[in-house]
Amino acid sequence: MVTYVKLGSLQANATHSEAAAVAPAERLPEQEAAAHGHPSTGQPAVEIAGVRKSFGAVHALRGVDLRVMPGHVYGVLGPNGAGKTTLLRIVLGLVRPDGGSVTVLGGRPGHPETLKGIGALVESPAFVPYLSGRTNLKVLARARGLPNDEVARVLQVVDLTDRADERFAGYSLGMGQRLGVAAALLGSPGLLILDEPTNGLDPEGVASMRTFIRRIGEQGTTVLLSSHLLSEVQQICDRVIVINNGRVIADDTVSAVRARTGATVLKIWASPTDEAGPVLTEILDRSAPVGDDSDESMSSEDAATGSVPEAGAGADPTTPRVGAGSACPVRVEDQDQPYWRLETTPEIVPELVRGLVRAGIAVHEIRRERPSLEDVFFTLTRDDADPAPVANEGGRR
Ligand SMILES: Nc1ncnc2c1ncn2[C@@H]1O[C@H](COP(=O)(O)OP(=O)(O)OP(=O)(O)O)[C@@H](O)[C@H]1O
Repeated sequence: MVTYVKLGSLQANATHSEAAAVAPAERLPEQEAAAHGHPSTGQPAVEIAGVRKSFGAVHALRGVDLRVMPGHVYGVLGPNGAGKTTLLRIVLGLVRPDGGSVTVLGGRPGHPETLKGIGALVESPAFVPYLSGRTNLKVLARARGLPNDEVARVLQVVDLTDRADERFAGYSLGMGQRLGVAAALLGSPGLLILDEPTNGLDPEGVASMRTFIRRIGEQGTTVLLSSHLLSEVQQICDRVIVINNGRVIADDTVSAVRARTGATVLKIWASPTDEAGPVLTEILDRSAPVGDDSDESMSSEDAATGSVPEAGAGADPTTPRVGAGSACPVRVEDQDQPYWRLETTPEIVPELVRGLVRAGIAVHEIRRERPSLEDVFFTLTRDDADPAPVANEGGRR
């Protein structure tokens, strides 16, 4: 897993520098603007161009281009080993890229001035166990010349005021994570980096984290949040960056990414339920993979009859395929009645209904839904082939 880096240690680095004593409140207007990613000018909070990073034979990042725009909450997604943490560590200045350029809040990553504008929580926070949450934060705030009011403010943001005077040793995992985010928020950073902030939290902890990360985003802070919980990202973030095999394969609004495959999720209630599955599979296998909603390969006659063009008939090879044949129906045990769930394109619905009816299966209900971020994530990462046969695992720190 990722190496733990805490805001306190990052800013402790900053306090050893010549400019360290400059607290955010004392920043010049231009420094203040830089710390917030120039929201007025629309300048990116983070700008990355052609960044590469290898660890021995492992290509962690293979040429990443990215513009993180201020005031958005970004979800950074990717399978294990995709390069998410390496990217975040490069932004924090903890890892030096082999090539390419990185600008963070208008400055160099890792530079003390740049770090003043960043709050970060990477893995579990470390605090002094026998001190209260409040005192832990006061120690950090004092080291940075911040007033005590600032401690009260961040405790409120993370809903920890009521428990702030208890010893950190008695905190639950969720409270500890919240205190970690509170520490990262000291000094109102323009950029907040959270690596797996909901890791290990129970549903209540996750929900609470979701509420205040949204709140932080609404207050104008740019947030970069990596998570394996795609449903959480869908609810918290307004933009998403998908990394796979060390490259960015999607960087867009959550809704645009969800629409990206042009796929539809179908839920089909039919009886006998068990017999419907093989029939659906057979129709999907027979059918050609089709493109998105704008697929022009369907003639008006096809559309009228609901038939799907033969394989390769006018299909655009660049269109991400959620192939009819590539999405197997999955039986879902619903409370009332089990149903079949599959991911395909809308054009195939009439063909599926006809096939089921022909096989003597009664179709009770079909629901069409937009694919979730999770559905799209699996499609994107599945369809994105590894560009080079280089081992992308092992040799971890
Ligand atoms: N310090 C290191 N030494 C050797 N290999 C490393 C090091 N850091 C990362 N890697 C490798 O680089 C690749 C990308 O790792 P990274 O931690 O960035 O992925 P990730 O997307 O954050 O994965 P996860 O979700 O599992 O944390 C992996 O193959 C990993 O083993």
